[in-house]
Amino acid sequence: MSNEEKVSLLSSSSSNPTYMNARSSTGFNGTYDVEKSGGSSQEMPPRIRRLTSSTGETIEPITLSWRDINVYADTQSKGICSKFRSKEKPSEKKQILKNVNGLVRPGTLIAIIGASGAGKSTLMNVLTSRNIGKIHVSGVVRVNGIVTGRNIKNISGYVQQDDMFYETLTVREHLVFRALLRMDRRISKTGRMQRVEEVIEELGLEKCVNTAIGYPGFKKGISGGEKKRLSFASEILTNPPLLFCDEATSGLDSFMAQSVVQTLKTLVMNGRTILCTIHQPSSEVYAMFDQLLIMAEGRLAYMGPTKEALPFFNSHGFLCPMNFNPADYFISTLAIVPGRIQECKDRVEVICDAFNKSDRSQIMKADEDKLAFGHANYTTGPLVILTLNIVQWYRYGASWCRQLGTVLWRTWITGMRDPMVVRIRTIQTIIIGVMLGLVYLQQDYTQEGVMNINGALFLFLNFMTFNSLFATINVFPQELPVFLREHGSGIYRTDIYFISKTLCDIPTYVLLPVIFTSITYWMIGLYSNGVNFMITAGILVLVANTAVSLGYMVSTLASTVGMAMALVPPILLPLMLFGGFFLNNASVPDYFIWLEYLSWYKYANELLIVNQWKDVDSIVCDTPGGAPMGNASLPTNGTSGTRCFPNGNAVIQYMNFDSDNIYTDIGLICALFVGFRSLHSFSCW
Ligand SMILES: Nc1ncnc2c1ncn2[C@@H]1O[C@H](COP(=O)(O)OP(=O)(O)OP(=O)(O)O)[C@@H](O)[C@H]1O
Repeated sequence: MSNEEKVSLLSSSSSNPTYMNARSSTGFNGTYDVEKSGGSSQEMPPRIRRLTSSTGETIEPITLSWRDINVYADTQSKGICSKFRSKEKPSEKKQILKNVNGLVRPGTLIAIIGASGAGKSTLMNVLTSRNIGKIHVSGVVRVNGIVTGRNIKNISGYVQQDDMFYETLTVREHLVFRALLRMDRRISKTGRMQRVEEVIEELGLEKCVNTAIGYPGFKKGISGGEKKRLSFASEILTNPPLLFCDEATSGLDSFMAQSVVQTLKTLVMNGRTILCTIHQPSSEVYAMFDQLLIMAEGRLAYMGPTKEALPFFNSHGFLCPMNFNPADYFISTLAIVPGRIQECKDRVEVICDAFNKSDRSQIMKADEDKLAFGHANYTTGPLVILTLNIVQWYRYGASWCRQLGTVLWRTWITGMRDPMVVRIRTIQTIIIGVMLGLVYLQQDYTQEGVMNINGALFLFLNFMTFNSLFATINVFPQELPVFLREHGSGIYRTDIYFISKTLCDIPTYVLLPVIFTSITYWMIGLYSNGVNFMITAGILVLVANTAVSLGYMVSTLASTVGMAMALVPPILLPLMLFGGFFLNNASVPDYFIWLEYLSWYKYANELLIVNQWKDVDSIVCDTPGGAPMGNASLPTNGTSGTRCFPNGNAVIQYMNFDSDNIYTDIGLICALFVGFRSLHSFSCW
């Protein structure tokens, strides 16, 4: 971003009425009532009783509290041997969070700071109920006094540290996609589009609204700050009253960081509750936070108004030097320095114990008890959502059909925006087709021709398989993180993603086999009949799509492209071997028969051979002095006495194929196509 852009952004953030007046903010341009909270000596922002969004939804502001959060992690990695090992030596548990309490009122922007390894991300994960699969958590998280579990996802947004987008989409397209899938089902399409425009304005994204998001180093797109604001925009489309941000300013320069926090400040003014982990905030950014939560060694070192943090540290003998950034001071005071570990740990103990005993901590706990007492009978479940009067009843914001339509739209346009890949693959198919056509140019129906044609048909299968499989093998490791995040956020179902991918792949994997067959079929001089040509093209389409399915399955099983590549040869080789070309079907050992059934090579080879030879009435026997391929089972040619294929049926029989199997073969290839796709979908579930 240029300096002028930065300046204009800053000035827009101060001159834009959105930034200045919460009432005029587009997200909540209805009404809200404000009353001063009372009954507690905790310094609190104005408590907002009720918010009405422009879409007419009533949203109750959120007070988030958590009590006695303890988190443990196994220090031993779990492996195959862990069961045996654990009998001798029970797995040790490392305590990551120790009795952490907290309470955040609506309309508060709170920064979570601390040295590296202090437990900030772990606390965030516990509060958001995300990524907690491998840790043991005890304690309760409450929303407006009600114990909540995974339901917190339905009422909160989570802006994660690393932004993940489809880089070819524009800012507006990305937001439209999210609006169509995430917003409440009862909101009309017009309402959703209106909300998109509101959010664009609210987050100052007007300037880049039609710019592709891009990917650093590959495709130039919007700036880092704009990307971060786009992440916020994606999350606030649904007007969540609670927003979590992990490392909101990481990777941004101080100007951009300030601009992003200013944006958060605006959102808070609208009554939201925002928790934000932050690394090394500048003094200006630090001062913008209403409250501060300082973590140290998994404990709470301070939680309260930002401006009272320094006096608290001062009162316990920790004086921040003049002109020192307070955040830097807190972090360095609470950091564990190698070589002075015990001394640092003792200091952390002193500060954390002092805060635990402080009036502020006691009042916070009392406030939390008061809130919890009012809802003592409520536990986690849909009730939480009902009580909060937040209208998200469904696991997914959109119906199955809307999910399919929207994901299909995005998959299609992202594919179309990358025409280079399609172009290269088409040119590659034409070149290989012409090369094969020239190598096998105009084969005659002779004994040599039989061998050449059968070889060419098997090469067709190989080319279709390799071309399709390697084109898809890298797709999933690349898309997996975005898919997991979007699916995890309840944007769309797993099957929707795969159906969309399958449907969008169809044109490519129909067109390429048809182009390939159109070139090679006539150049080689295969059985000269339009119907047989179309059958060959159809078989290759089936093979290409089955290989794509296997490619997707392998790419799902592998976590990296390299691993996927390494898995392909051992999977493909047996399938190829039992295809009936390298090894006669009658020679397959009994213990490998099952592999033969998994080989689309076998079915497709049988189909291609039968299609090619079944109507060939005579093959010239021109091999002097012996049987072609040395096979004594072939009939003898009357005139020369040599053993030859007299007609196409002899070729079919010689290869142990059967023309009665064609429907079974087609059915089995289709079954493999569906089977691989299903396994692929299940492995992602
Ligand atoms: N699943 C886990 N298994 C073992 N240890 C873990 C696990 N998760 C976190 N930890 C440990 O807990 C401590 C706190 O980790 P956490 O990621 O919460 O720190 P953080 O404050 O976010 O650090 P940073 O600022 O560097 O991201 C670290 O020592 C980390 O190694």
